Amino acid sequence: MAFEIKAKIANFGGQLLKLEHQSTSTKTKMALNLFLPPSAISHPSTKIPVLIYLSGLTCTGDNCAEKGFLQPHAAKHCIAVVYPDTSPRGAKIDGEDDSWDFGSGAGFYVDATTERWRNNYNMYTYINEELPSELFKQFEVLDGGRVGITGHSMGGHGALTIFLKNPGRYLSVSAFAPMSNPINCPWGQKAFGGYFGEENKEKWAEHDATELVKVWEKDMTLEALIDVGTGDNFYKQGQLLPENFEKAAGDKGIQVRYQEGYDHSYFFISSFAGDHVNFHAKYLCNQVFC
Ligand SMILES: N[C@@H](CCC(=O)N[C@@H](CSC=O)C(=O)NCC(=O)O)C(=O)O
Repeated sequence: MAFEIKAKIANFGGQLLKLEHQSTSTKTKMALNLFLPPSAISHPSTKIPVLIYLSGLTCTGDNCAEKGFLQPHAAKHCIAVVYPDTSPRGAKIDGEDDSWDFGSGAGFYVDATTERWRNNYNMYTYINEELPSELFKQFEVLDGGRVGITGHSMGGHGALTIFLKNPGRYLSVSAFAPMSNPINCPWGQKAFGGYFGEENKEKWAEHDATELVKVWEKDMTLEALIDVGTGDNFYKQGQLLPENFEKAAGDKGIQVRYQEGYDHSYFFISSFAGDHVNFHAKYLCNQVFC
């Protein structure tokens, strides 16, 4: 359904819109942020590309909008940035608020199949279908044909899997410290066991970036920028497993950079935000307009 604009905040010469709408995928109200670069305000009839940023565990659309610092770079390239929430909220499901790594704040960008979660936990359909379709309908300045996707940690898993499952739909993909092989890490095993069932391993593999990259069509380029901090405790604990993804990708064009001493926080994300937005701009921006 249509978005209600709750606030318009001046930001890097453009505006950060705080939006809310009723979702048919999650059957809950969903909040998000949309950054419109200066050109969207001064030239509203010139369409601009869109970068979707998927956040990690415990986040809302606010974390990255407030401290990821993608906006100054997006403003420079005339790119809009969408910051969705990470799960439905207040779905009244027994146990939804019991853990920080499952349920509220941890939708994992999948459509759940288990009885308890499947009515509301449809974040894959929400991010991949409903949200863009509603945004492009209401905000005509957004170019639905030029969309890139990125994310952090659980959101990095979301960005990689959504890109890999929809060849050609997204023009670019990158990730900050992505959970790269969820079927083999504790966070992913807990989430997929809950959302798909312990026995449904085929479904698990359908949402695992390392499994998906193995079957990526060899004749399609797969350029992706991935950054991981060597001081990241979740990396050290084996929650991210970027090496597995890199190995499975072989020579398909993935660029994984190991950043010395960086942790998992938004200090890491903001340090490399410019590189990621510049990377997406190569695929999204038509220099005639920007
Ligand atoms: N509450 C947890 C830490 C949770 C955490 O670090 N979340 C990360 C994403 S982790 C992977 O998806 C995050 O982005 N947090 C928000 C922030 O603003 O930093 C704990 O206590 O360990």
